[in-house]
Amino acid sequence: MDATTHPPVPVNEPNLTYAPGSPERAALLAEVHALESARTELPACIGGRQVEGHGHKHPVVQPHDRHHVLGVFRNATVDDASAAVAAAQAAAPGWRDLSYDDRAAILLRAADLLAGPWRQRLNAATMLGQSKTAFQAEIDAACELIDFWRFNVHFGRQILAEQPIANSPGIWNRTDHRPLEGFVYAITPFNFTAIAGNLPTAPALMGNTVIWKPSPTQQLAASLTMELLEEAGLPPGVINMLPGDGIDVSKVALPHPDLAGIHFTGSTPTFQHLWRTVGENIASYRSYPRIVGETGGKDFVVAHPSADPDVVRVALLRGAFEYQGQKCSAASRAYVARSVWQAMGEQLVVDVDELSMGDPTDLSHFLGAVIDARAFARLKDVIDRAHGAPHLQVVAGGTYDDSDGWFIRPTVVLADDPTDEMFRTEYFGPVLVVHVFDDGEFDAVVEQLESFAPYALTGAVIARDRQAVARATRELRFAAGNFYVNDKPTGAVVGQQPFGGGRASGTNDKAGAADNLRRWTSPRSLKETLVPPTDHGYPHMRPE
Ligand SMILES: NC(=O)c1ccc[n+]([C@@H]2O[C@H](COP(=O)([O-])OP(=O)(O)OC[C@H]3O[C@@H](n4cnc5c(N)ncnc54)[C@H](O)[C@@H]3O)[C@@H](O)[C@H]2O)c1
Ligand SMILES: N[C@@H](CCC=O)C(=O)O
Repeated sequence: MDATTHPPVPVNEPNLTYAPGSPERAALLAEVHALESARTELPACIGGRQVEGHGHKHPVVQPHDRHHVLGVFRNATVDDASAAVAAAQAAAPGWRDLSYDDRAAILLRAADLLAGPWRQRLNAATMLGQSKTAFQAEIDAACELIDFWRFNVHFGRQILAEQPIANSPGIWNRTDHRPLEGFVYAITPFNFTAIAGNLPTAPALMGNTVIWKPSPTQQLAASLTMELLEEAGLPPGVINMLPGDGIDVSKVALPHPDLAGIHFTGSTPTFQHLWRTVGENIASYRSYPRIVGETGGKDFVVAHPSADPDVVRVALLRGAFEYQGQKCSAASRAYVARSVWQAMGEQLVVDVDELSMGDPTDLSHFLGAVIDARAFARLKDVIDRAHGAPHLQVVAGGTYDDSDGWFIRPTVVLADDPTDEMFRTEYFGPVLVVHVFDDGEFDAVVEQLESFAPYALTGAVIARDRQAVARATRELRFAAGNFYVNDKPTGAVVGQQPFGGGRASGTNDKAGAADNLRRWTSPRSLKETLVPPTDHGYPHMRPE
């Protein structure tokens, strides 16, 4: 209940450009060379100790150079998970008793370390391990994670400052924003180093201790993030990191009586599995676990006849193909008015086919490889089906090659039928399906796309006609948790466009916002009576 101080006002971390000749470019490439030539051990971190773990060994490779091993971890076992839960339980009293400011100072220091000496190390790890270009790594591993840590400190403090607005005479009311009773289980995806860093630290800031299970394919950057947090002063046992597939960790964590919450980002099926398992164990918990999950999307762009064709073209190029379409927010279905398509479709196809793809540490490329063999196989099947289906027309890309890395050419598919499965299934890769509609059909198209896919994560309308913008904004109100006007549907910025979606896309608890941090607190109402009554009677009982 300490909310009297004023931490620094957060400001979004500016993106560095990595232009030729810039000092950041030289520093980044030096880190890339250092990391790619070191074969790193990636241990678990339990109770502040580096633990090799007991499970089978698993290599972390470069997706664009799949035979190049960056590091090795051991899959966490049931014993590792039990030790991590015990460490989290042991650290909990000391951590929750530390003042909010003391906890916040650790994250502010982590943010400053990342903005300074750690920046290029984490960017380089994200480029090598997750196949991000310099710009995509910078907006993720550096800027977004710095923003999460700085803005969360601000939002957490706002929550502590929320106090009752009324006190009857002689009464003092207060709210004690307690952490949850038990540990939080944070499970993170491969695609954003920032999300991986945010999911364990947000509950920790609010006084909880955490078991963190990163994605196997993001383990290099995850291990460095853990190291950075320790350098910032995170005490042992507050966050316990367990590498691997999470199967054994879940065997221990999910039915545990002290499971107080799950902080998840990843696919919809994984989230539904976690939720179902909690449901099956519901009678065994000390408290009802908080379940927070941000999951998949089938994100749309709808272009009205009044749209600027160049705006549509660039929004699709960037929105669909940056980071190989592996953003949950990526445009994967587009609905374009015929007159607009006639003005920009041909150029879009030329531009897509010219996008340069390769090893992202060669900074001339626009995109790298998809994350692993599983993603490659899934996307290959999607492209093969599109080639074989008479009602689909592959107009750009449509090829793949995994001889060196898992490369999928950015692909555009035209579909007359907007009820094809391509408009509702998340493929999570550089595949965009486009439906071209007659200019007079805008309203009908908006109505059809509103609920054709089960997701509701991001979407965009592109139009110069204000009536069309207003109509789409109103009619698509529940179709996206992040809605963009005359922009691509990716690239939400912490503190500016709080991120998350509804329907099958998650619980919409908005990462990097007060909404999210509130889920990691359990408020206690305190009433103090200053001069308590000493007589049980009421005035109406007195004799007349
Ligand atoms: N909405 C968002 O904010 C957001 C952000 C990023 C990614 N995503 C979504 O994430 C997905 C891509 O990420 P992914 O491929 O890493 O997702 P995924 O569901 O395959 O994996 C996510 C995490 O869950 C772990 N996991 C899987 N089964 C588990 C189990 N039984 N117990 C414990 N952990 C388990 C994985 O190892 C990984 O760490 C896409 O669907 C994308 O849309 C959503
Ligand atoms: N917040 C990111 C997407 C995160 C999911 O992968 C964006 O807005 O593009």
